Amino acid sequence: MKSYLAAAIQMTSVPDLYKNLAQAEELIELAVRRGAELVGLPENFSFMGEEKDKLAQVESITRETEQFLKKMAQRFQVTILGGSFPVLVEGTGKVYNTSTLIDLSGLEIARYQKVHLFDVNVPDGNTYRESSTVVAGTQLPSVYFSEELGGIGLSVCYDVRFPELYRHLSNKGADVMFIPAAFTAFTGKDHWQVLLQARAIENTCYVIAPAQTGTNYARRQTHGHAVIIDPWGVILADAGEKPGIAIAEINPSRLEQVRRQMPSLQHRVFG
Ligand SMILES: O=C(O)CNC(=O)[C@H](CS)NC(=O)CCC(=O)C(=O)O
Repeated sequence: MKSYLAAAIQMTSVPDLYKNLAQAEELIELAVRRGAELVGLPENFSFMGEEKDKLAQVESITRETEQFLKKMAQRFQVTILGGSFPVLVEGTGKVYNTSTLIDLSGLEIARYQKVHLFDVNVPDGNTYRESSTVVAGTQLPSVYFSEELGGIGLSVCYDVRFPELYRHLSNKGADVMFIPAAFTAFTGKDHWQVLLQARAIENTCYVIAPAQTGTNYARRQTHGHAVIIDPWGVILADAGEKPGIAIAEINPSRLEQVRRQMPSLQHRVFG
């Protein structure tokens, strides 16, 4: 593993596929121009909208998003996480909330289907029933090992509240954990940063958390603050509240140093 720059993209995705892909392209280009070799896009980066609108267009969303990710990776010679996008599950009328990692040659090297679905009545009066259109994945995410970028683990948004998933990733050798999100503004203000820092600290791993921000559609407000966090829990970069990028160095000697200073992974008793 070498030292390199990673970027977490922050955007306001709306109910318009091509508009979102254009916004994503601009931000990927910005990240690459600043030297990023690993770039992450947020949850549902290619389409945020009413569930019925998403389902009505799902086949074109999936096709165009997969093509787009391959094209970007090849054109900019960068490894890209397609934070998440919907993929139809045959015979159910529902989708998997899917995250994919694409390498420089445009090849898909990892795929994860979101396991924990956000079925929550948020105290601000908004109700989320992700399971009404999404089928829960049943497989723990795998870790992809890159000679240059290290062990990369996948997850999505609400997963961040389930530390056992990240313990699994760290048991499998993850150095860097992706947590792309569309966190609600209401839960985000109190929970987002704390949860992300906890996952980084307890697993002594880098966390890359691309995010949705602002008003996506109707009453859907997302929290923003795409961040990159180091294995000590320090926030290295924060994209704030506007569309943009958080960019920071992923450094194997820092990783080693923190794991030496705080060897908690070696003191695990219950797994
Ligand atoms: O709605 C869309 O279009 C995109 N998908 C999402 O926003 C997903 C599922 S509804 N959001 C979350 O998981 C938020 C979790 C969260 O906010 C928390 O854990 O507090």
